[in-house]
Amino acid sequence: MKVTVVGAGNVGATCANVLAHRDFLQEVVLLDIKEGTAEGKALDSWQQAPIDYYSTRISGVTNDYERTAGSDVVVITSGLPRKPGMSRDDLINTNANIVKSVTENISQYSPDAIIIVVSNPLDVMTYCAYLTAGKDSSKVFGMAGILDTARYRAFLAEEIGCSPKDIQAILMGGHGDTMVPLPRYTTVSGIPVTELVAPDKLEAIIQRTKVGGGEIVNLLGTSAWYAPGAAAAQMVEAILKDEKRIFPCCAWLSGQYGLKDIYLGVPVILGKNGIEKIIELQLNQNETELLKSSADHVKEVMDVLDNMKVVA
Ligand SMILES: NC(=O)C1=CN([C@@H]2O[C@H](COP(=O)(O)OP(=O)(O)OC[C@H]3O[C@@H](n4cnc5c(N)ncnc54)[C@H](O)[C@@H]3O)[C@@H](O)[C@H]2O)C=CC1
Ligand SMILES: O=C([O-])CC(=O)C(=O)O
Repeated sequence: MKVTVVGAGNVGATCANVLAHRDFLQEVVLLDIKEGTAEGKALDSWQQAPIDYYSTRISGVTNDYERTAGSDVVVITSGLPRKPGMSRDDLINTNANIVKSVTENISQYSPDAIIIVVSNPLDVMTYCAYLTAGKDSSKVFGMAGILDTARYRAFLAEEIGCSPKDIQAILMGGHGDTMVPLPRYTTVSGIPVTELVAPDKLEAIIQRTKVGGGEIVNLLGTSAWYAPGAAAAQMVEAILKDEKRIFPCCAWLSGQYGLKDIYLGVPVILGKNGIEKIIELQLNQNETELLKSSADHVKEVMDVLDNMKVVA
């Protein structure tokens, strides 16, 4: 099994390194446009193998797509991250062109690969890759929900004073401030979260989750990478081990939740065929309205991409 990670920056290098540590792949190829970056980080990761005991061969290349040929999964992390004061949507002009050209290249050498998009603005860059790749939407989807849910779970674990392992949660909508955490679908080892966390505390955690990416951008001057890289690696593992895991992912909707022709975060089953099923929860009126307004926002930015005519 072979995986290519495009973009050897903070998120891409982390994703490749986490994948190597999981030790179930034969090969991970890291590719970047910047001379030496992918080669250097891959070499460093490979030299970690004897210490951390993994056999996955990790190598790096500068824009040499031939070396990515025959990949089963490609993770696209190439593109600019935001800086303090920016929204993810502000990245659309630069990143759309990058995601388009990368998707063309990987499609040429790995026509059957499943594509996981990470670049921001996430929902719209996933749409960009989908339009460019011209393959079934079950094979082109985005990573955001695992990260956003992980932030929510981490904050809840801190509040409750329990292990983050014991928090199960789902979160929907676009990867931005309009995302929709769902306390009704949040449990702590089976216990409804509302029995353990006071309403005002829960509301504060939901608000902090929605701006969780921005909190890190303000601290670091660039965006997060450890949790995002690990989240993308978790998706790769679920696919290539055919685990049938249920995760929130950015998926193409064709009528589910009353929404159509849009990429949005929803719970899905991930297995060897990519998105094998979109799970439709019975949302109440308030949740439905929040999801609709998140979808409206994503649709506006998708329209911006359409009007840019990046993808013919
Ligand atoms: N979906 C999500 O939840 C998350 C998304 N992101 C997004 O992921 C992207 C990457 O973030 P970082 O790794 O922190 O940025 P970074 O700046 O550390 O790395 C980006 C890398 O992409 C490379 N690159 C640029 N154009 C390229 C091209 N045409 N082909 C190949 N490589 C190219 C750059 O040389 C650089 O090494 C950003 O757009 C960021 O907003 C970041 C965190 C979470
Ligand atoms: O906040 C950003 O720009 C990067 C990102 O998507 C996240 O960390 O959630």
